[in-house]
Amino acid sequence: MLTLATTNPGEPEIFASLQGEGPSSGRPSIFVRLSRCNLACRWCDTAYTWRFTGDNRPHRDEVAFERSDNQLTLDEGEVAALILAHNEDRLVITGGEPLLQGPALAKLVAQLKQARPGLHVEIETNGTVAPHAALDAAADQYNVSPKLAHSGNPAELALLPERLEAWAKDPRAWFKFVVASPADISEIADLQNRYGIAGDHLFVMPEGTSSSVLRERSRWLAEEALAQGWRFTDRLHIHLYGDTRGT
Ligand SMILES: Nc1nc2[nH]cc(C(=O)O)c2c(=O)[nH]1
Ligand code: SF4
Ligand SMILES: [Mg+2]
Repeated sequence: MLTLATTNPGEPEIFASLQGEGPSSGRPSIFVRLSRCNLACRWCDTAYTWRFTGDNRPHRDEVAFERSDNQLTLDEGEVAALILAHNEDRLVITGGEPLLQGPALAKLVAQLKQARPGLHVEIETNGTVAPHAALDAAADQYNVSPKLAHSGNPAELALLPERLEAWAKDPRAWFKFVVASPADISEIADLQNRYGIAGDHLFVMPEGTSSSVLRERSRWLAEEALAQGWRFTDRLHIHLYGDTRGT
């Protein structure tokens, strides 16, 4: 069984869109958004996957979501059928933190690859959870987004040395750091040095859920990326669709 996020009560968040972030930016893809997260970022733009009524961990919007309206449990076969109803040859598995549901995802991806052998599977992760072995064997790409101090998560939860070492060695893994202020740059540079992350595999992305904030932060962040030899990614879907579910 898989626990998915919803677009509207009772409707699973499975949709086609352009990948908006990172190395596959601009590619037509099918998205599936899983519910639940092991972290709690203050600026999380998908707090409806974890900040359910009674969860008082700090979030800038101070919103609480009704679990019954925002979570949906389906079996792997049902999810596979909904995904295969779309014709794109790329799948992005996101959340929440999708790797919390590793065994069920392994089943899902096995069914999908059997039905559509060329399907490219990329997984968005906060980088704290080791992928289930069978899922790892089938995954084509990881977009790993370790959370910095400004996320509000303690480093002991968000930056796990053993995990970061493993991702840095995996050629399928691309790092994507969310940046809110120039003060975040030195923290990224320290992580890059400590774990030997190649600049070619290191993206910085402005934090923001509106075009105006992204534009303003992009100006100085692009300069920093150039100075550090890092890659820059915008958030294409925010410019196209705003901060909406199912896009
Ligand atoms: N279009 C689009 N691209 C995305 N890339 C990563 C996303 C995410 O929420 O993880 C995302 C998303 O929500 N929409
Ligand atoms: S790790 Fe991702 S899904 Fe989890 S709280 Fe942070 S931004 Fe949200
Ligand atoms: Mg998103």
